[in-house]
Amino acid sequence: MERQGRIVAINGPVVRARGLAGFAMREMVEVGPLRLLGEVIRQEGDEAILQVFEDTQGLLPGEPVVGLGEPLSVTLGPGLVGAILDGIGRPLGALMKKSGPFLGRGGGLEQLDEDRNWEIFPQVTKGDIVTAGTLLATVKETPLVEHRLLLPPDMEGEVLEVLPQGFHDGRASLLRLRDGFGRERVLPLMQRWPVRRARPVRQRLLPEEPLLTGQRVIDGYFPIARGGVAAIPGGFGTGKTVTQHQLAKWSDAQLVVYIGCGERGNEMTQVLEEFPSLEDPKTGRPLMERTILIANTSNMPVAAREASIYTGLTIAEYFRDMGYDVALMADSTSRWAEALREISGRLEEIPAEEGFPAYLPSRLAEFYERAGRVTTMGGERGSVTLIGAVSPPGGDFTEPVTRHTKRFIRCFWALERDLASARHYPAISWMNSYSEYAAEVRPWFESHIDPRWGSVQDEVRRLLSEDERVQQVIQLVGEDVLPDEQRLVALVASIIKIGFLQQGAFGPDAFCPPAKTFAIMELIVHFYRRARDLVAKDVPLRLIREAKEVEALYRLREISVADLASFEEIRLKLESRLERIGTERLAVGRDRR
Ligand SMILES: Nc1ncnc2c1ncn2[C@@H]1O[C@H](COP(=O)(O)OP(=O)(O)OP(=O)(O)O)[C@@H](O)[C@H]1O
Repeated sequence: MERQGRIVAINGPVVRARGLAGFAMREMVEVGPLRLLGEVIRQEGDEAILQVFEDTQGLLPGEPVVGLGEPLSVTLGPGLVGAILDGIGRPLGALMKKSGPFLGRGGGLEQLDEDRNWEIFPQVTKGDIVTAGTLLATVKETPLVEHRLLLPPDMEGEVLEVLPQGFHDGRASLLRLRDGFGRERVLPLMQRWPVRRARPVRQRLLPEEPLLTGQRVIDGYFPIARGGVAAIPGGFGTGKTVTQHQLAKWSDAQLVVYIGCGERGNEMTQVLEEFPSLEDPKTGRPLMERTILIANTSNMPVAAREASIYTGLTIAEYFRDMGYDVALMADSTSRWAEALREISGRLEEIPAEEGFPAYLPSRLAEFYERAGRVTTMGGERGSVTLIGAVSPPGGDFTEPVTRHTKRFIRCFWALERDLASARHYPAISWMNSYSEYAAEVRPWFESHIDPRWGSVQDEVRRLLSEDERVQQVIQLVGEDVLPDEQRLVALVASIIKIGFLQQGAFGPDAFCPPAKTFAIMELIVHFYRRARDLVAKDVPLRLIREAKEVEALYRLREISVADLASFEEIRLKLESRLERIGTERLAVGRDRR
């Protein structure tokens, strides 16, 4: 029998209904004659409060509310990769086909195109014993992604029948099995999973491997681990979106889930236009063949925005379980927190800081906790790396969302207004950012890129922090009164900032492999050490600074990736120039004596 209640009151996305005593907390419902989707978020006896994921305009008291018998869930299966979904996992393409460019409302929950045929390659046969995570079949979903159909976490048993090799549509049943209690169970090709429940894993692993991003300031200075958690906070227009796009394009994750969460429509349009035209740098294929976009712009309903984060996470975990490294970008978590605030306000909850609900920190924690590098139920290695943009109003990093986010992330790439204004991009502050993964991933870089990785990086860090002190003195008394050793620090720091940390997102320098990142760092540090020796022997810094070989250090990043050998050439020229400066100067010194 259909379980049905009636609407009593409507307040924006929040609806009060009666006759819902038998409904479960967080159960999905269809509201009104248009069958708008919603979920139960509070229960008070026979009455319940619902949040509706679609525009509630025109809804009337007395209209029906029907229970769907499951919590908010997303359909998982072939067809996800390359899709553009709304906040609750419905493909926008299909919605547009149904209602035109001005998306209509309602119509219940239709996720993934069930009419599409997929070529299925079964990996088990009749009589096999299968457990959670067992690989059942594969589908070549896109040229870049093999979709692995696994047994869900709550099933096990003996295979009675499996879909034969060949083309099948999304309504097919993949498998029939007999479980431990002798019951027959049927597994559909398309599975469903409640978005607010983390998918189980066998074991969590330490974050020892870096997620290479091709961005020097990240890989070389504030690295992130596979399965790590990072935040990109920054005021208006400081480059959060561009940085997220860079990571989506260039990081060496096999799959990217990009959640445009509450951003302006035109920014999302840019993503929707740009991503399908981008090429995957490794394969030359369209980047969309390994990307899933979730679009929930600022003019879409707030409840769907709140849900979009979980929809994205669940999809990311699903692909992680197949043994993939997945990177999830959320732009921006502040807009998500604002959705929480709006719904909480309509529920008349007692607000905490700046109107945000008291549970803001726990919701942020729940989100970031779902990241990690794991052994999956099927025994594979996979990871979900979470990178959330934060847009603090006025660029104030002490506001609640930034402050609480800092408690749960381990990598903080702070975008600074002054740097962005000076067109120093990416505007990631080298003083206010940090990465707690630097020590954990160092052994990886030392064994895969260069054994000197850590020591060179330490020297760069030391130089930049010493430069901070030198700059304070320069501001007070000017550069002229400083001893040459300190002016050398300022010179090398400026080479590091311009030649190493700056990296344009548009152009040939957009991607920098770690070998080049190291080569640049190392050559600058090498120069510093040689120049320091000369300065210690009273060679004036002026002579060193004016050398064109030193000027060339500012432009190391222009060297093409294919031409890394020319770093050696530059080193030799620099060496011989410094050698000459040294010997000439010492000779002058002797003559004077
Ligand atoms: N790495 C980069 N290379 C070149 N230009 C950049 C880079 N990062 C940012 N920019 C420039 O800064 C502008 C603003 O960046 P972006 O839109 O990412 O800011 P935002 O912080 O996301 O802004 P909003 O607060 O509006 O969402 C870009 O249009 C671009 O011109």
